[in-house]
Amino acid sequence: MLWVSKAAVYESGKGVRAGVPVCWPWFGAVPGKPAHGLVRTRLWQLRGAALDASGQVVLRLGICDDDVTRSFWEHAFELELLVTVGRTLTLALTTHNTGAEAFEITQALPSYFCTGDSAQTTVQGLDGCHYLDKVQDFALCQQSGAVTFQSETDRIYTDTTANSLIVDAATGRTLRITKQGSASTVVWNPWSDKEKTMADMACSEYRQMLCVET
Ligand SMILES: O=P(O)(O)OC[C@H]1O[C@@H](O)[C@H](O)[C@@H](O)[C@@H]1O
Repeated sequence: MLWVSKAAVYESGKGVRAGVPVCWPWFGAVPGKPAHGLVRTRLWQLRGAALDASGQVVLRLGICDDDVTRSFWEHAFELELLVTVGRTLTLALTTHNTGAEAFEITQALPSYFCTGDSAQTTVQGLDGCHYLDKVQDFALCQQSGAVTFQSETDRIYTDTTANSLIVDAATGRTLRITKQGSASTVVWNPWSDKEKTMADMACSEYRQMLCVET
C-alpha cells in the first residue's frame, strides 16, 4: 500500500522518495534551510521493537538534536515515532521539548500511497474544504466534490479534521486515512512535467502514486 519509487536514493543526508517521510519542525520550503525540516534526511535510532498483546508489531524510533540540527534550528528536542503494524498501520509522532525555551513547530507525515492508476483515483472527504493551491501560487480555493488527478496537484486543505478515503478504481481498493491532532491535509501528485524534474522518480511513476499528508 505504501509506495516506493524505483529511483529512490538511500543515502544519509537525502530524503527517500517513499513511505512516510517525517517533515519536522517545519513543513515545506524555508529559505536557506532544508525543505520539509531536519529529520527526514537523517538516520533515526531504533529504540524498541516488540509484539503487542494483539500480535501487532510495534517499533519505537527516535531522534534528538545534534550539531547539524542546531546549525539550522537552535532548539533541543527529542522526537519519537511509534509505528504500529497490524491490520492497520498507525503512526504516532511525539515531540518532547528538552530545552528551557518554548518553540513552535509545523509538521507533516506525507504518506506516499500506491495507486493502480492515479488518473482513475479520487480522494474523498474534502468536499467543501478550503485549500491553498501551491500550483496557483497559494491561491485560496474551495474543493467541490472529490479530488481528482489530471495534472499537477499540490493542495494544502486547511481547517479539516476529516478522514480521507483514497478510492482507486483501477484496483478496486479503498484506503482510509484517519488522523488525530491535525487540522490540515495535503494532497500531492507531481504529474508528468514535474516528475521529469525529479531525479528520484522513475518515468511515469506519477500514475502509480499519490500523497495524502496529515
Ligand atoms: O521533493 P520534496 O522536497 O520531497 O517535496 C515533495 C512534495 O512534498 C509535498 O508535501 C509538497 O506539498 C510538495 O510541494 C512537494 O513538491
